Amino acid sequence: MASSGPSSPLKVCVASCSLNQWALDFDGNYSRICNTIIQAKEQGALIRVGTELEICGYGCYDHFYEPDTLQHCWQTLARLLTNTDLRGILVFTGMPVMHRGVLYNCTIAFHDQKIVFIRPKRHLANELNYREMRYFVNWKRSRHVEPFILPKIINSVTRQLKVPFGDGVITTLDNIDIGCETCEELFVPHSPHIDMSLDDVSIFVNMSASHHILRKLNYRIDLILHSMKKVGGIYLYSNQKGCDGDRTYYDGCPMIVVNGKLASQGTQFGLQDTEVVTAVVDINDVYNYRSAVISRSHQASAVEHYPRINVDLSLGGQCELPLTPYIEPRYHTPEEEICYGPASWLWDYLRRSKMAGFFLPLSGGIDSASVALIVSSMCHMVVYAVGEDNDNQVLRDVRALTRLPNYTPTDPAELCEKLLVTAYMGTENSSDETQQRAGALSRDIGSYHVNINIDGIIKAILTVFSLFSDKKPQFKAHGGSPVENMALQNIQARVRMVTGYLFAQLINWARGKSGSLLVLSSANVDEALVGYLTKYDCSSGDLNPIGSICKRDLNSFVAHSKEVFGFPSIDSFLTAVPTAELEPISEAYTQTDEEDIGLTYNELNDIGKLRKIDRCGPYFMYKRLACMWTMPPKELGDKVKLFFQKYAINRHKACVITPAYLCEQYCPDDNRYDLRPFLYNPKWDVQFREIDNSIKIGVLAKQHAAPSSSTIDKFSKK
Ligand SMILES: Nc1ncnc2c1ncn2[C@@H]1O[C@H](COP(=O)(O)OP(=O)(O)OC[C@H]2O[C@@H]([n+]3cccc(C(=O)O)c3)[C@H](O)[C@@H]2O)[C@@H](O)[C@H]1O
Ligand SMILES: Nc1ncnc2c1ncn2[C@@H]1O[C@H](COP(=O)(O)OP(=O)(O)OP(=O)(O)O)[C@@H](O)[C@H]1O
Ligand SMILES: NC(=O)CC[C@H](N)C(=O)O
Repeated sequence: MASSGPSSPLKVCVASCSLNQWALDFDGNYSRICNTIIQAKEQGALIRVGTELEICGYGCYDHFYEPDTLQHCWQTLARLLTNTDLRGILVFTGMPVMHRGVLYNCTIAFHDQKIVFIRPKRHLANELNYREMRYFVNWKRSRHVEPFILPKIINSVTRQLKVPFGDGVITTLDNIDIGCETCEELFVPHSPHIDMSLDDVSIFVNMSASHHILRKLNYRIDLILHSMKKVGGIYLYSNQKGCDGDRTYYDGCPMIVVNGKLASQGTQFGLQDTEVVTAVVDINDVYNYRSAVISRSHQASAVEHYPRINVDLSLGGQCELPLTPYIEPRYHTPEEEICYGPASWLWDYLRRSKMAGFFLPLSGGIDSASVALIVSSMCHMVVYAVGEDNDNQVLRDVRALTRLPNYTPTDPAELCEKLLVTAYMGTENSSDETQQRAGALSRDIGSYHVNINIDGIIKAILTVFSLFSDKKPQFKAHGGSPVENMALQNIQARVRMVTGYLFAQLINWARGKSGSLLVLSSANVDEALVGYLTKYDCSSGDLNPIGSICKRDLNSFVAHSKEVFGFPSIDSFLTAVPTAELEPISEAYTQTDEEDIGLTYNELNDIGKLRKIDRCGPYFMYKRLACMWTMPPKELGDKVKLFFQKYAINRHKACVITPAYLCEQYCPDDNRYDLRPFLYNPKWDVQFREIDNSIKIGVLAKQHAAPSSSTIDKFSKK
């Protein structure tokens, strides 16, 4: 805004969006972009902000190297520029652009079938699941704009030979300045909006691809509100939505913020492909807000200016709509996030994979119960989307998946029966309690449930072994050695996996239906970290919705589900002790997870966070835990050592871990987020020696610090 002083309201309607883009789905991405632009126009908006790299989809990964990707992006952009329905609004879209042989992650602004400006991202995202520096270079020339020679395909559509490219801002006919930043640039300490705000930019657009992590939305909203509170301005935040063909779920929630107050907020989860939020804002509010802070004006008077790029558009003075009132931000609790995030991800994955539903081995324990509840939540969301939201796309998808062209889902349990098969696979070591719990839960949620006894298969495999050896392995309880005991457990666990895949492929055929099922697995993050699972057993599947969620959060989620869904069987899961049921149960012995591991799930949760988020190796883990846990130093040292030994021995399991929904920063998935060696020396000689030294020093210091009996006597006498 070229601010010359206070004046009457300068109203404008602006729009930000979420789009369920899919890597390389150029046609689908194109139509979702068009939908949002048209929706924004219908709501009276003059600016529409899309999501990061929305033309090709954010998650193209190594496809960004391919010339095909760039070519199809230009072709799609050309389609957008030729579409006359998209005239009359300033559109911000995103795609990779090669400039002078270097690839940039760019925001492209177009208006009335002409490209206005291309702005390369200046600060790239490169941590956890983000790898932008692998493909893109960040634009390094601050406040520098240069000509970009357009490819022929655009040239022939827009009749433009070149357009401005670089670090500039757009100025409208009525002197309102618009600046861009892209996703990560909001998160860095020196965000571009800070300098732009001092140079009189009043509207900021942020095109994002930001994925769901439990409790992250609170941080994102805080960041936007506080940033705009500090600098003043109108912030249009757009974010991708959906699974994008990967393990992450981009959690939408587009927002419009004015001077630190929220004017509009979209939904974080849900099944709709596009969402547009609009707000009518007063640009003069920004001027008034800023000019009230004289120290800011002093800084602004010294600032170096950004190059301005003109757009043939006036923003102010045409809007008849009332100003949008401010609202309070809405957040989900972590339990709700587990209920809706993985469910939305599963739906996206299922409809895109075109499989006929899910198969879940249901053990009667809390982990597989959580997965069953997440699928049930998905069914509730589908029924809601079809019934309440009249979402035709969801209806088309559900009809295609169920292979029932006239079906309209109205009952989540009935839908669950069509999309989810659960199976209890018992052995002689299984208990009635777990079998009954599994059955009761399946009845509550409505899944098609089967009870399978796998003892015969296990016996047959052991018979094959006995053909080569006259030795017969025994459980520990029957006098067997540790290796026999473990082998007998692992064979049960592995047979479940093979049986599960057989049923996933054939059960619909047996029921007179068509299509095969995706196999869901349900190992939680704590088990994965310490390797407390049999490699290639039922913890392996096609997808794991809870693979980055800890036991503690899963317990709260299951308790929360009881309130939301009211399933009576849930109580019995909450009080059950986690057990693998792979060893014979006797009066004297019942196998439990925590005893097997030697660490409690709560302890594993602390350890997991320290290892990954706080980047602790054994010694620093010990030092940090000494401040967190109250236990004797020796016991603490032993726990840390036990964890690192198990972790080192079992790390190879993280390389083949089932693709899991990523919603925790401490996820140990070796494939994408937690890149580590998988052949360790589990003795950790130097590291453990350092812990031992620390224990010794701690004990000595305690001895020195502890008052001697004579000192105590002296004081007590006083
Ligand atoms: N460095 C290395 N690199 C690559 N692969 C390596 C390896 N070291 C062993 N291996 C392979 O891994 C195998 C050992 O792993 P694995 O077969 O899984 O067997 P293992 O880890 O020895 O035993 C399974 C563990 O999971 C526990 N469990 C089982 C079932 C259910 C549950 C539960 O969650 O309730 C827990 C069980 O109590 C035990 O602690 C070796 O036989 C070898 O094939
Ligand atoms: N009796 C069973 N019937 C069906 N599936 C089973 C059975 N036992 C185990 N599984 C499957 O194998 C997975 C791993 O088994 P494990 O004994 O490690 O369970 P867990 O990780 O403790 O999970 P849960 O809390 O669901 O029992 C389970 O999550 C479940 O999907
Ligand atoms: N695409 C991005 O730049 C995302 C980065 C950012 N740290 C986020 O998680 O939201």
